[in-house]
Amino acid sequence: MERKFTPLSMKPSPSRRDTEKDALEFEFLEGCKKSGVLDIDGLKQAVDPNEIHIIGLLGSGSCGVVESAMVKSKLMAVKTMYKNDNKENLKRILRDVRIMSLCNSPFIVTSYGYFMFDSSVKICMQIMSACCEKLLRRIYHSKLEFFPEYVAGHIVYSAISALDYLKERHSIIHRDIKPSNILFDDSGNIKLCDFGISGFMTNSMAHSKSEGCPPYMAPERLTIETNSKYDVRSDVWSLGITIYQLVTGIYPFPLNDMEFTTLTIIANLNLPSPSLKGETTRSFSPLFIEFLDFCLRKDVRERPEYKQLMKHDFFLDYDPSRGDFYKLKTINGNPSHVAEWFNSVIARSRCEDELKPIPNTPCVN
Ligand SMILES: Nc1ncnc2c1ncn2[C@@H]1O[C@H](COP(=O)(O)OP(=O)(O)OP(=O)(O)O)[C@@H](O)[C@H]1O
Repeated sequence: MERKFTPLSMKPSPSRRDTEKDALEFEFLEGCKKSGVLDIDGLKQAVDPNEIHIIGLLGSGSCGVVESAMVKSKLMAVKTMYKNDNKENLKRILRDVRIMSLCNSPFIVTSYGYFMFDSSVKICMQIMSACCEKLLRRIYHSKLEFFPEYVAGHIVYSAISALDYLKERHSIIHRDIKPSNILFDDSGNIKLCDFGISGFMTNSMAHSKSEGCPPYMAPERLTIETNSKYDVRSDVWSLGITIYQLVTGIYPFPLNDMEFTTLTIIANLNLPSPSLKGETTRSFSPLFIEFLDFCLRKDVRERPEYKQLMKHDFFLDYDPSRGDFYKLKTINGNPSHVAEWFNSVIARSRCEDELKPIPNTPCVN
């Protein structure tokens, strides 16, 4: 008896292929074509991996380690991420590489290029001096005063400028704003890093529910149904929580062993938002208090987008094109230059202190 012909597409496949994983593997192979070509100070050059001379550890995260290194006589930060069989791991690595390569903003860490190997990827980037998380720990353990308002103002200006750039130029939402992803350099520049869980938006909306650091996630991201959408205002909330923590030294929600309880308190719209209004230990300007209250509106429909925040007088006060506030203004007779503040904290606090945790603060790395 003749066997019935089955077209190829109808034949059962020996093992069902994961098309998304195939696409990621393809993207990885495509990315390999530009592996090892670094753009250092405007000069594109092929670099051998043996020319990466590691100096020391700068930090580590869930995805890998960041080390200082000398490459072709240039000091840089090299982030090594290890590849495994997990699809989410590969997605995260490729997103970080792709977004860092796309970005060109003074408020985002510059990428010089990357290396792709079978089991790891290295991103070479501009080296910064410390992240806000490390500064917080040093300040706490050395009993110094927490971030002054004018430093917070400069962070707000830099972070919102970076986030607005990502949205307007590339339709990207960061999704992981927290103290460890905001970096300082010795000159007082403040830049965002870590795009591993950033997302490309469709019609200014993002989907994926599971990604991000829960203690900094906006209420709408903690409550959404599978497949429902959110927008950049969720990053406005995360920035608000970060700034609150930097200036008070305290994460604003009770943290206990049960993360679930903390997240329920954040997500409950009937419970009040954190506010600097009730802060008794330090005084803040009414403009700053109002700005932070806007960022921390629990109901996303009442929370402003970047363009609205960029019109607020607190934001405008830190716009260098409108008078270079942070360089010129003095507070109590002292120049409020961010670099001076940053360098004085580093000089007055101990490096080992940045390794010790702070009580009641989310441990995010
Ligand atoms: N360009 C840089 N210069 C100096 N230090 C850096 C740089 N990039 C990252 N770091 C340090 O390394 C730490 C970890 O980096 P990063 O957040 O990119 O890693 P990750 O594995 O993606 O982390 P996470 O688990 O927070 O998502 C940062 O918090 C910071 O302290």
